[in-house]
Amino acid sequence: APGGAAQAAGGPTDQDILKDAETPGDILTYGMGTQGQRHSTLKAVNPDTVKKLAPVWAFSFGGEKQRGQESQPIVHDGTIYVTGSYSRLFAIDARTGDKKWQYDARLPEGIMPCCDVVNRGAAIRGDKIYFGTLDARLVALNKDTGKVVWNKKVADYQAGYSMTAAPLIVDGKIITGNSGGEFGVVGAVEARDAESGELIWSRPTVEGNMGTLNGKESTMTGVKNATWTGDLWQTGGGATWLGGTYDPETKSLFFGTGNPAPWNSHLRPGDNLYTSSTLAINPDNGEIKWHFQTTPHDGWDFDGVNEFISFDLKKEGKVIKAGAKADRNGFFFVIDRTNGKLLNATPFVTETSWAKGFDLNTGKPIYNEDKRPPNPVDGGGASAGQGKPIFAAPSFLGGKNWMPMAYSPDTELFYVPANEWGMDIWNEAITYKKGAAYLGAGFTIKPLFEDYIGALRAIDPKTGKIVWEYKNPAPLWGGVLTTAGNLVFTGTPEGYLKAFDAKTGAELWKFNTGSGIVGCPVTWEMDGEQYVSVVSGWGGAVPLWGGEVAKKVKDINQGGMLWTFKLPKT
Ligand SMILES: O=C(O)c1cc(C(=O)O)c2c(n1)C(=O)C(=O)c1cc(C(=O)O)[nH]c1-2
Repeated sequence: APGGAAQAAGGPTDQDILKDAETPGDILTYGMGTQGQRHSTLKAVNPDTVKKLAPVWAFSFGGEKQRGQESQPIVHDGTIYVTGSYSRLFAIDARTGDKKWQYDARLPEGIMPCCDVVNRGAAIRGDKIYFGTLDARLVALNKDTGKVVWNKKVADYQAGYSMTAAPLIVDGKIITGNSGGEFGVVGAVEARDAESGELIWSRPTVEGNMGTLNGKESTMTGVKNATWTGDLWQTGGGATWLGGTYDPETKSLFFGTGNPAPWNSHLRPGDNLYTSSTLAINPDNGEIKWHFQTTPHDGWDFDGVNEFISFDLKKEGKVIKAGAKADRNGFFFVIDRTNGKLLNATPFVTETSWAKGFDLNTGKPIYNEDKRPPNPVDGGGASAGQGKPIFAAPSFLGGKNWMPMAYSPDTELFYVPANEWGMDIWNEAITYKKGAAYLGAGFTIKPLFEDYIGALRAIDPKTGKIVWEYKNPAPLWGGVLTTAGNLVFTGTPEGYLKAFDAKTGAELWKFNTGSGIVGCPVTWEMDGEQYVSVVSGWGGAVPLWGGEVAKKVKDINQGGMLWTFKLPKT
């Protein structure tokens, strides 16, 4: 591996990881391929056969504390590796559902995840399996025994740092994002040697902070004070809490960055680079190649971490190396992934009150300035020190939150799990205090419609048009999978794993898993048969922060099960 760790022993190699999307016998990466398309070439389960899809086994995570299960399973050589709430990792026999081993991180009392005690998945290379923990550590375990190989502190959990994202492995480096944007941390992307865990480079996401390479200062991120005033860059947020994708064709890592801190935008004039953006990063040295800011001077917690999926955009007889992102701010972006130029931005939810659209020449939003939550110094709030509340849509939980969309190169459509909601939001004064919430805002989320909040939407990236949609009563909070068998799978808080016709959106199959699904379904092949797995276990941000929506989902029971399905043998 060029400049990377020693060759992987006794397990997936760097080359296997890069080819993950083409090898349906295993799932080695979060995103089912480093580009993150979540597309499988398998076809045995298809619109003709899916009605017979049936469970073969289910595995319980156990424990007294269940909470949100947002994990995507990793599958290698007859073993499934899946993470659970409270920083747990399970190795399970893929044929029988028997437990091989379990690792429970010993978490300190003071962890501060903002939005439930979730984890989104592990990474595998060689004889090791890796995951990030809620006390901001990165752990490498022997994949066969579950024994700790190394366990590194990434950041200070007492300052509000945590880790919920799945790591990404590229050329012997394990690359991670961080969480903590609601506590005024500084977002970062970091690369470590996958064998030793030693830090190779670090790239802070907030302008003015210094990067490192091989133990020395490398370059500053941006230009100090260009888009931030005073010392605010030291507590500016921009957490990379969803991790990233990697495109081998342009040799770029793509990481989204979260909201600037605090939420009250009047306290931090300027664009606040590089928060609420997508960054293209050189995996060798951590240098930023380009950035695209989806919400400059974010005042709504629109964040910007949403996954950036590389794909070939076939338009007017040309093939453009593009990438797409369905942003929390309600716009679906198509960007030239070689240079960061905006190609198209179209709304994928019914209301985007904050902006009329995007200027394709400048790449900037056209704001509706009266829809920015007002400055509290002008008064007008319910009590002294509060700003005037306004109604804005989408809500801060977004037109889409963390749950990843999927892209099918067969239908050339993206499948986006969207939500229709708005919020009353107002600003307040706030000063930074280590380890305390740093928002300066108050809010109540409200549904926009009586009959549904969630909407799975098939979007044509050539036009931004919605080709079909499926409406769901509760907000959608699980990832999406698509297959060459012309299917789209996703789960619902009501507990169903559902399959849809990828071309028409017709609902073809559903199965109730007993708790809400907020995980990412996967499919793979073993012994000549196609399997589908998904984690079930309600939780995440909606029951904690959902305002009036939380009432609608309060009767959903928690859980923690890995379900596995296949077609019966004929
Ligand atoms: O700024 C951050 O560091 C950060 C981290 C996380 C997280 O790590 O899960 C979430 C958010 N922000 C966030 O804004 C958000 O809406 C959210 C939802 C969820 C979830 O798992 O349901 N996590 C997070």
